[in-house]
Amino acid sequence: MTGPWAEWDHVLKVDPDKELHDDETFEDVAATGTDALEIGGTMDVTSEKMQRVVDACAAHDVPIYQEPSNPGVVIDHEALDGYLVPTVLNAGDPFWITGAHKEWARIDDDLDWENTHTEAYIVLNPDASVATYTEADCDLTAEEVASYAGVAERMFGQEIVYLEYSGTYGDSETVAAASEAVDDATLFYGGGIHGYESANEMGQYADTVVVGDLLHDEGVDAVAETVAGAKDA
Ligand SMILES: CC(C)=CCC/C(C)=C/CC/C(C)=C/CC/C(C)=C/COP(=O)(O)OP(=O)(O)O
Ligand SMILES: O=P(O)(O)OC[C@@H](O)CO
Ligand SMILES: [Mg+2]
Repeated sequence: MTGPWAEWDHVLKVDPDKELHDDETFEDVAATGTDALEIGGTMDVTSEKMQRVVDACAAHDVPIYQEPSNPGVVIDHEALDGYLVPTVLNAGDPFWITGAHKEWARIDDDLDWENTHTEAYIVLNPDASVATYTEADCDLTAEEVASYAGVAERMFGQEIVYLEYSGTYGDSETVAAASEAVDDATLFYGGGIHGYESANEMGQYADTVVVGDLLHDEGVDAVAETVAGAKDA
């Protein structure tokens, strides 16, 4: 099975705990040309904030996926195309590998399995809140990251492998090594993308470039530059 992400060059991650830049709207967000919106963040996300953002995105013609950081923020919304649920391969606490997922399956008796997909995260910026939250071991060589990526695809059947440098620009040699290690899986790269050049560079190795903070900090014109960079790669 191959999902729609196989066609994505660019994903825009909207943090429900952060405001859009200036007076920008979700119509402006949709007009950036991104291939999909992922709604999620690590800290201070609630189901109410999730609901508000999905409501605001619903009228626009871009696929919308929720990326929950814990089972308590998952919402059911007709505008959602599905759920992209992280599993953190290098988490220090197994709760973030399979434990939260087990709890979700236990408490949700109407889980939408058909539209639920996993993202095999490898968290690589030790200063990001996601690294602290999951107690991730970020002290990995490029070879180890590539090995995790291969294991994700070959042993655990993961369709999305996500190199997560949230908040900082990553090491392109590491991304290149991970890219070599996967065959059919879609490689996501996220972290510190801030313009055409950085999106274009990481887009040479990753299948899909994820942009987050730039939307909230600089706005849609800057994001549109990253869409161009990812698409030209
Ligand atoms: C089983 C369910 C439904 C949920 C658990 C899913 C897991 C394992 C989550 C752990 C990893 C995680 C917190 C992912 C959230 C997505 C993410 C990394 C967002 C970016 O966060 P940051 O940019 O680091 O955080 P802030 O911007 O909020 O500081
Ligand atoms: O916020 P940035 O650094 O762009 O990172 C994007 C995304 O990978 C965060 O989960
Ligand atoms: Mg962030």
